[in-house]
Amino acid sequence: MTKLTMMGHIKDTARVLQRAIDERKDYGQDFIDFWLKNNFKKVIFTGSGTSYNAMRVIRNIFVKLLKVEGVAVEPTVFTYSESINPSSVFRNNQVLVVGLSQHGDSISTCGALQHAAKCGFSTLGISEQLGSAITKIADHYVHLVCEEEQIGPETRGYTETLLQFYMLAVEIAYQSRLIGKEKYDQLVNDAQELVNNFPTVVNESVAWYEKQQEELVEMQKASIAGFGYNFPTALEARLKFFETFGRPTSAYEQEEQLHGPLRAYHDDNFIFLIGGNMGSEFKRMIDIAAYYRRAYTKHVFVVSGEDFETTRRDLKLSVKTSPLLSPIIYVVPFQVLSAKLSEKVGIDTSVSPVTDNSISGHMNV
Ligand SMILES: N[C@@H]1[C@@H](O)[C@H](O)[C@@H](COP(=O)(O)O)O[C@@H]1O
Repeated sequence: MTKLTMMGHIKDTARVLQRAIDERKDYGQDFIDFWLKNNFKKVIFTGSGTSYNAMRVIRNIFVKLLKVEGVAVEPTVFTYSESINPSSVFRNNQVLVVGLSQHGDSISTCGALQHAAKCGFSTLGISEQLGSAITKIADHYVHLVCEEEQIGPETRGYTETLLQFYMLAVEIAYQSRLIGKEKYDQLVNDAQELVNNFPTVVNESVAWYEKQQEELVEMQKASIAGFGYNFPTALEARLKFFETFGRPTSAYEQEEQLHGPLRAYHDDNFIFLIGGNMGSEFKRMIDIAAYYRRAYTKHVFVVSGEDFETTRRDLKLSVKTSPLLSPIIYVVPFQVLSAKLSEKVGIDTSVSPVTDNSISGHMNV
């Protein structure tokens, strides 16, 4: 079997997104039953790298749809520094700790679940790898249907995980009567429409890259800003730029970028702004984009499916989705940039540049 390239994984994503919808009763019913049997009031979401960014998105989905307290935290901070239930508002059995590790062996995430179990909390492990360490540590387990990725930088797995847990949250919301049939149907339809539109998002992202290639390939440092549900998208985009194209990149919540970092920005900075969903933050983004162009650099790129007046550098997607699902589409242009720019300058994203593995974040290196 030929190994998929990074671009190959991105293009293959719609197929596993469809699995997330179609197979939700297979991968999900145990977890749904487990959730319905318990009365969770607080959920801690943890994971490392791409999985941490995924957990931040999923935290937002669960809080919104399931009306629980939710905290996303880095696993090692959780293990060594975090107080899980400081005011004792919750009973131990009302707290669930969720750990996501696509490969199932991140030392940090496995350690966090071991710590959570020792403290007497329920644990849920999520992984693509059956039989991996995390599946043995956690008392409940959800198998990801993203299928094993054949290169290090995760793309298909990230995107699929988001949709898989959206589907689970929708099912739980419906089965626990938090939402009625009409809302349930609408949320499921939103997901199906997103999957149908996904290839368009990939194609338009590729076309955008090709149009800007000459300029983008000169990028030496970048910053990415997002707001609301797409702040985690900015974090994931930053990670992708680092682990592939290898150019220093910062990621900020849009408003936070105005508080300090600008002093280090010059006309060679490339600034990407994610216009996730319409509202006051979106309007603010339009003003901020014009300001950056005026005061700092011409290299300002807005990415959005909403209506706005575009410059030749912007990506105006012809499709959009609900705010809750929007992180699934807005990460795509950055995955595409990471893959295409690397390809262009001769970086093989299937080979890790790290040669000294004497310290690693994974157990199986
Ligand atoms: N470079 C990779 C990241 O891309 C990945 O996100 C992280 C977590 O992996 P996992 O989800 O398997 O725990 O591990 C590595 O550090």
